[in-house]
Formats: sequence, structure tokens, C-alpha cells
Amino acid sequence: MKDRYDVLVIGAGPAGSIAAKTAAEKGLDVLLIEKRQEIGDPVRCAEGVNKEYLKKHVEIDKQWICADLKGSYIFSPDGTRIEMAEEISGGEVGYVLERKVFDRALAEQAAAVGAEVRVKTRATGLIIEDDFVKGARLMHLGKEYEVRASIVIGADGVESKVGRWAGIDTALKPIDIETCAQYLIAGADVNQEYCEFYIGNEVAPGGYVWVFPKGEGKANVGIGILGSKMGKFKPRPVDYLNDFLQKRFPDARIVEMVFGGVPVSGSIEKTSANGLMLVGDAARQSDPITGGGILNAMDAGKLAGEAAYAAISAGDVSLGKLEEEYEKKWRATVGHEIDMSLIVKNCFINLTDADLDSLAHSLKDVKFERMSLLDLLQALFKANKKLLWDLRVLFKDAAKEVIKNRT
Ligand SMILES: Cc1cc2nc3c(=O)[nH]c(=O)nc-3n(C[C@H](O)[C@H](O)[C@H](O)COP(=O)(O)OP(=O)(O)OC[C@H]3O[C@@H](n4cnc5c(N)ncnc54)[C@H](O)[C@@H]3O)c2cc1C
Repeated sequence: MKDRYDVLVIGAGPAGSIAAKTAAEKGLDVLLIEKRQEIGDPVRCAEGVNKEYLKKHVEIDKQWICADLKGSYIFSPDGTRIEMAEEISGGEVGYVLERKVFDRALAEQAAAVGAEVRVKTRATGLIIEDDFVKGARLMHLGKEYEVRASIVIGADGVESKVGRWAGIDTALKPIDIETCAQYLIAGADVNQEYCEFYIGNEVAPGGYVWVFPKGEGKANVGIGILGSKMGKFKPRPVDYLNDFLQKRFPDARIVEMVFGGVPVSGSIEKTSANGLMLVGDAARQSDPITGGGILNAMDAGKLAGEAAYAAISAGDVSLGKLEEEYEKKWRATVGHEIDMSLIVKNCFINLTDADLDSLAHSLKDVKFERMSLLDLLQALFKANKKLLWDLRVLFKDAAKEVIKNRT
């Protein structure tokens, strides 16, 4: 078995597979490893993605689309419904994927352009020499061996160890993680054209409940609760989820359960070291408001694959070179977006249910197709002046103008 590559990618989720594919397409010799025996299974995801954004990365294959949505409904604590048409909301959830099929397809695409893929192969540690990451120790069917690589890409998800092994601080505080529980339900009366979000401190403190249709009476119904708000009304996220399910889908059958965490920290200080880059959840690149991380992981994976090529071609895989080729680029794109989302998240988690209802009342009759930024700001102002003030950095001049005119 070969034991030397240009690039070793640890973890075959969306981040790892896209990184491997990008590097292999550029002619690098790539090994992609996955600790599980089947890529994409078990799924720990609600599987919602933005359509247009996804199309940027891959040609859509109907085999991995379970639902093609028209939009979303957001329900405030008193049940007020806001409708967001798919094209207006930016389609945060435009497709609901079948990730068991999708993740495997991405890894197959990496293999098709030359990356070697090894499943049931777990990284157990890094090889570090002269302060440079030079490869990793791998375990396959009880046998440990070493693989050397010019660059290691850590794409090992939310429970990532690769960063820690390289001395990068990826620790998450309770306020930086959403703890999630999800059921795949069947036999339920699910609207297959709209996803639903339920917000409010009693429904999901510091988070939300989602209903993402998966076709033919099926849906992913889940909840994320901010770690710092855990136990506020009930001990565990699953207790909130059970109460919700009882009210919304009393006859549903639960056919799958998922538990997991989502980083909502915003960008962390460091995601590279000499000879190493972290991508996706391992680099805490998911969106702090929605918890969505698939597309950010794919974006960052692509940047890391390109950076690996640039650094190896230049014969320089030092931290400085990777900062220039990877850190700077992801922070200017994905990083900027998640930091903006963090500002919004930090405002929203402090709103009372009355604030959320008041905001929903201001927005419920608004035709989002015709809503200007100024309309949105005025609705925010009506609902909660402080909220608009806290969010001013996002809207800058427009927000200042509304505040000036209305105070
Ligand atoms: C309940 C829940 C719902 C979610 N819903 C959505 C959603 O609707 N939309 C969305 O965009 N995001 C959602 N997310 C987040 C999304 O799942 C992640 O952001 C996304 O999977 C990140 O991709 P990744 O490639 O970074 O990591 P992952 O998909 O987690 O892939 C990491 C891979 O690394 C492997 N691995 C780990 N350690 C090792 C090792 N030592 N050696 C080898 N392999 C290893 C793992 O087995 C895994 O396959 C949700 C998350 C949860 C928990």
C-alpha cells in the first residue's frame, strides 16, 4: 500500500471530498480517508441547502434531492406566520438532500478525478517533525500504519481532533455550540413544498425547531438549543422535540434519530499550521444563525484544495504560505458571512418571546418580493429599537438613517 502522497485529507464529509477533488483535479496525488465504513452514513444533518449556492459547486443530480421547496414559513412564539419565498429568502433551504447519497457522490467525484479513497480508516494522530505536520498515523481493521504527505487537510467534522493534535485551539464554549436532536418521521401530514421554522424561548431557547420535508409523508423534524441555554425549561433538547412532535405531528412514526452538535462560534482565530489546514466543521465554519454548514464546508474545501496546490507548487507549505493561500481567502468570504451572522445571532438570542412576536407582527403581511432594505429596517425598528441599533453594523448607513428619522 502506498504511504506517501502530496495531500492527505482526513474525513470524507462535504469539506473533505471537495478538498480532495479540487487538489486531485489540479494533478496532486491525494489520499482521502474516512473512519466509517460507509461514506455519508449515519447522517447527522437536517439536509437543507440553498439551491443556487449548491449549483455553484456541483451539477445537481436528482438522485440526491428529496424535496425541491418553494419557500419557508417561520412561526413566532404566538404562532404568527411569516412566509419567505425561496428566491427571496436566498433559499436558505431550497433543496432537502439525501446526504447518504450526496456525501457518497462527492467522494466518488473525488475518486473519479484521481483521489485514492480509503474507508474504515481512522486517523489516530499526526506525524509532526521540526514543527511541520508531515502526515498522520492511520488505523484500518486494527492495524496502525503511517502515511506521509506534504499537506494534511483536517476535515474531520465537529468532533475534530486533527486541529488539537496540531496545537490549534478549536475548543467550543457552551455559547458556541447548538446541541441538536432530530427525528426522521414518516406517515405524517407534511407540507412537501415549504420548510417550517419555529422560534421562541419555550420552543427552543437560543435556537429553533425545523421541519424539512423529505417526500412522501416524511420529514426531518429537529431542534437545536444553544449550549448556554440548555436546561432552561426542560433538561434535554429531545424533551423539547418530543413536546413539539406531540403537538404538530401527533400521529407521526419515528424511523430514525440523530443527535449531534453544530458549531455556532463564528470564525476561530487560527485554522492552519505548518503543513496543515482545517476545513468545514473542523474549522468551525458553519453559520452561527442557521447552523448550516454543508455549503460553507464545500466552499472552504475548494479553497483548501486550491491552496494545497499553490503551496506545493511553490515548494512552501509553511504556515505563512497557507495563511496567504487559504486563511486570508476563506476569512474574506465564508468567514465574513459567518461573522455577520454571529452579530445577528448574538442579538436574537437576547430577545424575549414578546420581542419575537412583535417582530413577526410587523413582518407578517409584508410581501417579501417587494420589501426593500428600508422596509425591513423600519419593521425591525417598530419591533425593537435596540435590535436595530445592535444590528446597525450590518446595515450601516441605512440603519443610521432610519434611527435618525424615527427617534
Ligand atoms: C442535527 C443537525 C442538523 C444539521 N442540519 C444542517 C442543514 O440542514 N444544512 C446544513 O447546511 N448543515 C446542517 N448541519 C451541519 C452539517 O451537517 C455540517 O456543517 C456539515 O456536515 C459539515 O461538513 P464537514 O465535511 O465539515 O464535516 P462532516 O460532514 O461531519 O464530515 C466529517 C467526516 O470526518 C470523518 N472523521 C471524523 N474523524 C475522523 C478520523 N479521525 N479519521 C477519519 N475520518 C474521520 C467523519 O466520520 C465524517 O464522515 C446539521 C448538523 C446537525 C448535527
